[in-house]
Amino acid sequence: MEISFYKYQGTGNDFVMIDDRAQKFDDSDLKLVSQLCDRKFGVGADGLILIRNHADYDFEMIYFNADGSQSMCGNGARCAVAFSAFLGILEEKTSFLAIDGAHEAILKDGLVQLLMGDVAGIDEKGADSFVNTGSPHHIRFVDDVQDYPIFAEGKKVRYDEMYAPAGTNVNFVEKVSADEIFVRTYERGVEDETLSCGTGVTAAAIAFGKDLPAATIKIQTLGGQLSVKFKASVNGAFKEVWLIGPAQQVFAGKINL
Ligand SMILES: N[C@@H](CCC[C@H](N)C(=O)O)C(=O)O
Repeated sequence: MEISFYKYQGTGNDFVMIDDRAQKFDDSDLKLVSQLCDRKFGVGADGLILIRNHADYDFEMIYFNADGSQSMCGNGARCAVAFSAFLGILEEKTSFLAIDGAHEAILKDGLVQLLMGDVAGIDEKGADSFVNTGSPHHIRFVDDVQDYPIFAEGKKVRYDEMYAPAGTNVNFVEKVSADEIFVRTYERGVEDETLSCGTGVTAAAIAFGKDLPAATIKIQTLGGQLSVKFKASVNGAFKEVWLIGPAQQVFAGKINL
């Protein structure tokens, strides 16, 4: 069997993209997902995304982490929007379905603006905090994020019993200025630091700007620049949360199985 695929990246978070509108990909074959994401034995990626038809939306995004587990992926969703535009499914605006519900997106000036789900609130975890942005995110503010032991500390929190059994993603955040942060993320399902995490930077921006009347936060990641906009919280909850950044096609190929 031969499968055509495309490789996309959004600020260095990279994905195998498959146009599965004909629904030929066996989405229960998690071994195949992790083999395709393997950087030595497969294409290599942080995750794999299937684009499928949906009766009520422009498309449905089925997202898998590199290990075959599933959750919401912000950077993956931005790449899925760019890929769906490339496939001719949409032009400038879209609404699509993901594992956490419906999303809207706008393609403008080479950037994908993605409307995230509403965020219920921020939970205090000692000196740290926890925010669910469609995927679970532990947030820790640190002084020198460039030199912080992301892998070791991230793994410790990811497997901490307070998050068992599902685990969490872990974000380390440094304040750069009044409206800018630097974020590095240990991702569950990849089990390593990725160059950027969309749901992670969204969670970090909310934790950083939670007391502002309305915020646009600039975010530096190892893979590039993102921004997050949101309205002031009402009763601790955040609505109209937008994740904005680039999404690019890197190459196309065929997989022989
Ligand atoms: N890279 C993603 C997050 C993917 C899901 C995460 N690893 C999890 O399992 O919760 C993003 O850009 O949001």
